[in-house]
Amino acid sequence: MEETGRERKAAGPPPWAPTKSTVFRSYAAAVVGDRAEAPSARGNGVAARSSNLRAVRKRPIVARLTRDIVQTFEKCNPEFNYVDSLNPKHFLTSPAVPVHNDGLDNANSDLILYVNLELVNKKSDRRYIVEEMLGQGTFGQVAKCWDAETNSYVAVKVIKNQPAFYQQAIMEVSLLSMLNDKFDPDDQHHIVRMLDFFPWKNHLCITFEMLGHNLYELLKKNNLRGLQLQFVRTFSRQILDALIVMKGAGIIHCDLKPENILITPKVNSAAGVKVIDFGSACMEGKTIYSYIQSRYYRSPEVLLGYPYTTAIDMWSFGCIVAELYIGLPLFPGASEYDVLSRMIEIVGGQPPDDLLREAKNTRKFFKHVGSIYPGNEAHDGLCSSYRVLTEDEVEARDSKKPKIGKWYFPRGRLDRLIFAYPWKNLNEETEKEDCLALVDFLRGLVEFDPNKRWSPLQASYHPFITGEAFTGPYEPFRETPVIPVGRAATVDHNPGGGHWLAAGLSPQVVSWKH
Ligand SMILES: Nc1ncnc2c1ncn2[C@@H]1O[C@H](COP(=O)(O)OP(=O)(O)OP(=O)(O)O)[C@@H](O)[C@H]1O
Repeated sequence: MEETGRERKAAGPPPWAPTKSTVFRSYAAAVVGDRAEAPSARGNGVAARSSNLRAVRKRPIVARLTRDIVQTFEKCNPEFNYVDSLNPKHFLTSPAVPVHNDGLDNANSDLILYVNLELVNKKSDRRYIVEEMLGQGTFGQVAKCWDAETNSYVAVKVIKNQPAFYQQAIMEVSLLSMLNDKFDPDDQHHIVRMLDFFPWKNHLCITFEMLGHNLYELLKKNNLRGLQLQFVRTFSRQILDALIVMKGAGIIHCDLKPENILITPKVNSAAGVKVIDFGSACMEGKTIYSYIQSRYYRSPEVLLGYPYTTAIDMWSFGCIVAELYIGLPLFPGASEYDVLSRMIEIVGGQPPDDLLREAKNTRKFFKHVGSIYPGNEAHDGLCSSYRVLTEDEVEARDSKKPKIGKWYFPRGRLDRLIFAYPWKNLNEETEKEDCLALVDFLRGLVEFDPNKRWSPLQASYHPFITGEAFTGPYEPFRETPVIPVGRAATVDHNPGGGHWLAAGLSPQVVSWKH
């Protein structure tokens, strides 16, 4: 996985130019005066859905106007010979220079995608017609495709043609099928649906339901000013719902970030999100990689090289919730040292000594000083034997300055940040109470000690999520160790019920203590 957070996102799709089929279709669209069918600045409307002019299947008027158009041209001019493959290709992949795989792949082992390319599941003969690029990531490319069988759009992830990526993608397929089929068969828990997977020209292709923009794009649209609290609450509740199911299944997502949470098409005009990208996910207790999570969302235990659990997703989740509210990443460190320094400054305290004692990378960031350092004193009253290295100490050791990024908001603690953030005008008492609840909620998520960090189920009963009045610091019930079970699990006690219980799925056996 690359070192950067945002920086690894793909550039947008290349400019469009009309294909031969586009010209035909747009002509038809112009004739019927249907703007929806005409080419847009970004794409060529319905035209790109088919690679074959003989297969017109959309709106009846357009269908009638263009039906048999090729045959009509052939009748008019016996020399007219329409061949799909002669259409100029409109490449979506960048670079589009053929290098590997008999000229099908570029230098990065990405399949060179172009508009109207067909990706075919040979077993079922199901065809997906490429229309536009949705994203280029670490594992490959995601293209918006027309599913000729169901007459609907889908998102197809075309994995790079390299064994390591193939192996990891197989993991994504297996974990997501387990989550979809066993733990969320009725699609109620905000996890993307996988629809199909198949090999194509030495690339594994995975088909997903088509979703909307990701949360980072949503924040950008809002000029990075953050969302209204009601949306922060709704989205947080839904992501938590997904995390409860994942924890119940024993799955660690390992790359939770705003880019991997997508807006769902509106159902009954309600806003919704789903978690995507299980390409870095693994089973709890079977963790292989130590270099995981995108840097801004990386948990302290991963930074420090300590064994990790599903609690790392809760750290990332805390970072996402804060970002949704303030509009900017909470810990946008330019290096791991910068991220850790920001955590210490914003959250207060530092990782507990027993974690620092056992973690592999402690010496990268801390100096052992004996039991004198105030460390967590302000936080939990305990002194620490470890002090975080100063920038000068890191520079002296590494012979280069650690990379330190800009601060985009006033330096200080989390509560100050949430209350003093310039875009928000907190005038109503209820809003202030909501903010108090939000600060308290975040406190349990960006908790340095993974054993004290709230589980998704514990967090789901916080007043910020339930909407109950916030009366003081939340004390979560004590949770028994997770027993991964499927749909038929039981719950000892349900204090008021929760959205996930209402949905009929309780992936954990819990006991309660108030
Ligand atoms: N089901 C979907 N519907 C719509 N867009 C999608 C869908 N799945 C993925 N995308 C888009 O493609 C982008 C990349 O997808 P994904 O994160 O699964 O790929 P990746 O190669 O693992 O990327 P990364 O390296 O950023 O983790 C997403 O941020 C999103 O914008």
